[in-house]
Amino acid sequence: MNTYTPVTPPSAAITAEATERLGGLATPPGALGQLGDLAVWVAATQGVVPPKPIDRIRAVIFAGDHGVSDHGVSAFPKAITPAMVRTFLIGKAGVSVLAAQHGVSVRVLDLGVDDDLEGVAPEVTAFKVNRGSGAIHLEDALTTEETFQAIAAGETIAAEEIAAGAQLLISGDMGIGNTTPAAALIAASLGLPAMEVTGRGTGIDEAALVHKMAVVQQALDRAGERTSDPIETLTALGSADLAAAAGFMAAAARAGVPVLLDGVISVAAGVMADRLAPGAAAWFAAGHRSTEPAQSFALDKLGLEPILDVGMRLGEGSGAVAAVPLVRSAALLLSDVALLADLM
Ligand SMILES: O=C(O)c1ccc[n+]([C@@H]2O[C@H](COP(=O)([O-])O)[C@@H](O)[C@H]2O)c1
Ligand SMILES: Cc1cc2nc[nH]c2cc1C
Repeated sequence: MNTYTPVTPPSAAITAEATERLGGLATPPGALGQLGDLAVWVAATQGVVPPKPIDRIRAVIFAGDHGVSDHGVSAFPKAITPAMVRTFLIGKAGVSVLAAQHGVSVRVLDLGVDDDLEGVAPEVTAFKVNRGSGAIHLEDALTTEETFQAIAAGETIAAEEIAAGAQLLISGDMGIGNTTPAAALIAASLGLPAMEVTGRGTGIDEAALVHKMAVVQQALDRAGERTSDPIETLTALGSADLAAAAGFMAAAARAGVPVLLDGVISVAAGVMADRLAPGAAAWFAAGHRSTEPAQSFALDKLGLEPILDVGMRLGEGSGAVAAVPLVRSAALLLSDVALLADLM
């Protein structure tokens, strides 16, 4: 596996050409704001100016359970995880509604749900690694073998989605308790204390938040120096679903396929992908700003400005899918707006 091998960035020549075209559009310079930057990024990832319309967008939801959810860190019980997987399958979750509206395909995969979902839809469990990852403040989330297995699963899933024609990928998540490992992965990778990164997840109260901060800090202290290595970080503090999402994004970047990030779980996986495949973040854009503080710290670290900032904290890939119309608009503006020089 070629983890740690640097990723080839999107073409600098195309970036320059797209930037020049943007500057020549029949708009005042800078008038498209962030949509202009997004348009240049789309063109660069496609390797063509003007960019093509983005027709085929595919979202993958990485589902899994987390031992830490039995330790007072979430407002909900872990039985919600398989219940929501079933809801994705019938197209009735928040992300399902947005994805149907915007023509995005959604695939849900059980990497580590503590339930027998095989009977529901065998394709959902094809990449299953475990039935819940370890309670990270007390034990490792995974064995090293499971970490490699989950990353390889993510790489295979990315290859399948790309073979199916994906022009843009979205990494979503489902798993009660998963904002705890996400915060821990970001804190460990950025060198931040639990107090700064930990958020309220599904909506815990002040007392539970103080407890959750202690749990995240205990996990960071337990992992110690091991967090200098990304595989060790995922083994100690991650989960099957987070490791798979990281492998998925690293593989997308290596294949030159852009990824639209979602909330704190998706962005934590993005941070790990950028450690496994240095430079991968150049292939990422941020769909939205989550209310979780860890996500904002991580976006800053990756150099990404979120497209939307509307207070969402649903996960599932929903914030990324909600940003899809603006990504499409950005590409269309750069391709279809007249050039000022042609008007005079
Ligand atoms: O995407 C986010 O930033 C986000 C923020 C808070 C909660 N979530 C979702 O809520 C679940 C995790 O919250 P929690 O409180 O159980 O850790 C999980 O299923 C996530 O998809 C997601
Ligand atoms: C109902 C519900 C839906 C979710 N979707 C993602 N995380 C979730 C958590 C809960 C509790």
